[in-house]
Amino acid sequence: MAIVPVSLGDRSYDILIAEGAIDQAADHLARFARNGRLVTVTDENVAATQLDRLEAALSQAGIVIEPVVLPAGEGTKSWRFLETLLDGLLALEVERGDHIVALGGGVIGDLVGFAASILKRGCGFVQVPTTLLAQVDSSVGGKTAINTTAGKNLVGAFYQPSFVLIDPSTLDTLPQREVRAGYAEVVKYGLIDDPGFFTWCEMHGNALIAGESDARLYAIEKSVRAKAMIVGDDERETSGRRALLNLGHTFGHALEAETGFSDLLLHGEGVAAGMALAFRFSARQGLCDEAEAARVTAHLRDAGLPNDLPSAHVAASGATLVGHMLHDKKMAGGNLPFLLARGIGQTFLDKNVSLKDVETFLDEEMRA
Ligand SMILES: NC(=O)c1ccc[n+]([C@@H]2O[C@H](COP(=O)([O-])OP(=O)(O)OC[C@H]3O[C@@H](n4cnc5c(N)ncnc54)[C@H](O)[C@@H]3O)[C@@H](O)[C@H]2O)c1
Ligand SMILES: O=C(O)C(=O)C[C@@H](O)[C@H](O)[C@H](O)COP(=O)(O)O
Ligand SMILES: [Zn+2]
Repeated sequence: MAIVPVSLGDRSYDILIAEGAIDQAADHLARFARNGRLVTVTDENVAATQLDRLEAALSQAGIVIEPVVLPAGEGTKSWRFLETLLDGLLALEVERGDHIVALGGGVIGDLVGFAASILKRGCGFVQVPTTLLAQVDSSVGGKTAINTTAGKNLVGAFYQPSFVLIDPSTLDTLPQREVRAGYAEVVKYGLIDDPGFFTWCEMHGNALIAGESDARLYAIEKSVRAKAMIVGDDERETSGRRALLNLGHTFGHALEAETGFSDLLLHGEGVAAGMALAFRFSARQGLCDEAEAARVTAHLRDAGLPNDLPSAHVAASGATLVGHMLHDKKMAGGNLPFLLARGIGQTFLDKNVSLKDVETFLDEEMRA
């Protein structure tokens, strides 16, 4: 078992990582129950595969779950389901001092976190992530949001959970495509500032994706520790340090927007293609060796992830994709900084990128 602290003064919390932890949930979550109940928000797929486990574990402590079950998929991170959720929580008479449990992937975590931030001006919430992506990334750090027609995560709040319970065994029911998508955010930590971890990914990534438990546990803990450290340094993305976690996301979010936030391209898949594009663009700008960019592309391809526009199911002009990017939350004074790289493990925030160069590069990628 590992406990990773996120150090944020009075908003500090622990992340517990242990195989089978969900079956011991009473030990970890009883303190968040009121009058023997825990309101738990999940989606239809997670309700079918993991909710029973949590219910059985909590019943050992006499705690009953009040479930709120939403449709699965990115479309649930929307105004419509935010309203549905808030109405459901109000009907259940959730109080400001209560904690809501978010049981699911990043969609449920982001939505529940945002709902918690505004319900009665802020109630508590706990993350019980059940996708690889949520266990290595979205359950940590308090970025909460919904999508709007203008783009990805455009309405939200920084709002930290009170506790995160990670049980890697919940991934046993996760479809392979979702595991691969989550793996993209694992690789991201190596590409940001840990070349040794990228090499580990090259050697053990396929074992992790296949569900090999040592590899899975190692990658989850390594990722969580990396993210907790960055969030502790720069909770609200003001110093530039947290922006490193956005590697591949400016390109990736544009690809997600172009594919309509649909099942055609999952978030992690968009990030994979986005990271490959960011490295190739860095090489094109003379910042990074072509060989480094090729190594990143090859690893993502070997892991079965999109790594260019066609494999991300995108056929659009550079101008169209740059148009999506103009909604990026990193925009400052009309300028869009990009996460670029001098090599593997050498990501940096470049504030001097010409959008015309990005457009030309994407047009060339489209023709390649
Ligand atoms: N807040 C952050 O810091 C942050 C970080 C990364 C990504 N995100 C967001 O997270 C979202 C993507 O999250 P995701 O990839 O977890 O997607 P998701 O929440 O849609 O889950 C993926 C799919 O897996 C199913 N599922 C979840 N757990 C399961 C399980 N154990 N067994 C069987 N099925 C299961 C879900 O029902 C869904 O169909 C995106 O909206 C992205 O923007 C947020
Ligand atoms: O936690 C962060 O910070 C991240 O950037 C993690 C990303 O993986 C995640 O997708 C995040 O939601 C993107 O942030 P956004 O500010 O671009 O919406
Ligand atoms: Zn992401």
